[in-house]
Amino acid sequence: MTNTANVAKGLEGVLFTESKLTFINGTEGILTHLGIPIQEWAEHSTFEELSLALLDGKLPTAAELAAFDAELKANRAVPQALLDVIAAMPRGVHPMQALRTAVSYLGLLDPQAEETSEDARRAISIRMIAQFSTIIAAVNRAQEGQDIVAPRMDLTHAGNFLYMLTGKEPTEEQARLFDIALVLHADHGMNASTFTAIATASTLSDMYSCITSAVGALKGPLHGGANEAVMDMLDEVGTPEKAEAYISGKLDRKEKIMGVGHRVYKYFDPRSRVLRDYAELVANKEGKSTYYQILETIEKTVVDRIGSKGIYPNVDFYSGTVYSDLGIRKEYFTPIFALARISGWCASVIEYTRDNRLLRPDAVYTGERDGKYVPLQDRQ
Ligand SMILES: CC(=O)SCCNC(=O)CCNC(=O)[C@H](O)C(C)(C)COP(=O)(O)OP(=O)(O)OC[C@H]1O[C@@H](n2cnc3c(N)ncnc32)[C@H](O)[C@@H]1OP(=O)(O)O
Ligand SMILES: O=C([O-])CC(=O)C(=O)O
Repeated sequence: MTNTANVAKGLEGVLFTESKLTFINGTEGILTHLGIPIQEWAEHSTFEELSLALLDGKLPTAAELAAFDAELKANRAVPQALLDVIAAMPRGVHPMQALRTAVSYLGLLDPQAEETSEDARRAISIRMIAQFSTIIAAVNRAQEGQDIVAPRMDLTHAGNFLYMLTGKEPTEEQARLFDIALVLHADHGMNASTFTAIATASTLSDMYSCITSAVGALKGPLHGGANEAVMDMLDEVGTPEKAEAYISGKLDRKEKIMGVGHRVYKYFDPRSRVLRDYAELVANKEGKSTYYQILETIEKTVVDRIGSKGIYPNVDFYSGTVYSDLGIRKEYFTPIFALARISGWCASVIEYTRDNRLLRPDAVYTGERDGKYVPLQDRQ
């Protein structure tokens, strides 16, 4: 007889490390980085500042931030050999597959790749934070059969990404809106992809291996891939009038609704509130998009029907409509999540490896105990 009563399925509630970076209170919908509420980061800060704050575990001085910004800019360009690989990727691949391959390849080109001291991990982190943007934009351009756009040094991280992605300089308002989205996604405690990065790091593996595995974990539709899946759902619903019946039908059939529910939040994810406010701002200026109207109805139907179970919109619910308003295709929504989360992954790996211990959980064995090896020719 085996006892599975003590199995923490999905590692729910398991505390495996200490961290000073991010705090989440899932019942009240509170998220802070370094003790500062996410709403304040979104309103006052930038992706560059939050990235440095996460790496250093403190708010930077103006001089530190200026130096970090200059370092990011100096590292924006990626080696031509990587651009050649991106250009040679088969057409029609998912950009998350392309990103995973590109990060891994970038490691082949970095002479420091195998170094695992804290200084080396930090230097590689800064390069990756800078270069994710260039890689993702280059993948988009190459996949669209367009020329790859070189980075500009006079634009912010967010503004430069939109410029490299589209070939057009964004307005200040667009760049700032995108910057806020990056801030909202930069870190989130021990989520599946950060945990994956840390699990890889715990073997004392290198930064490129950690981040390559994290990209793979983020890709799935139960995690970062949900933002694209939400857009698929909106396309399937089609019109706002059909939304309520569509969701009710799914819930009756016990199917999951994408962009709602969360392992930790049992109330509104605060990031989804900030994103909804921005989506509403755009809607008030330019008229409500069909996507936004469908989301409003889905949110109401979900909260009415399963809110009592703790199912509310998560960060992936409204992000896609914000990106879509910026003219970004849905396949790039999850890569954009990675573009932001790279900071959280790197900061978490650095924090964990300061006091490293190999991550190695266990399983309750429920298989055969007295197995006999039967020769191949004697098996039925
Ligand atoms: C950035 C991020 O990663 S945020 C999360 C992004 N993922 C999604 O949006 C995908 C949709 N959501 C989900 O699949 C889940 O809510 C997860 C994976 C995020 C969390 O899952 P878990 O913590 O394992 O919750 P679990 O799957 O055990 O669900 C608990 C209950 O809520 C229900 N539930 C959870 N999520 C949903 C959902 N999206 N739609 C409908 N019901 C749901 C489950 O059916 C289950 O009901 P039951 O107790 O009656 O069987
Ligand atoms: O924390 C999680 O499990 C998922 C999430 O919201 C994130 O990674 O941003």
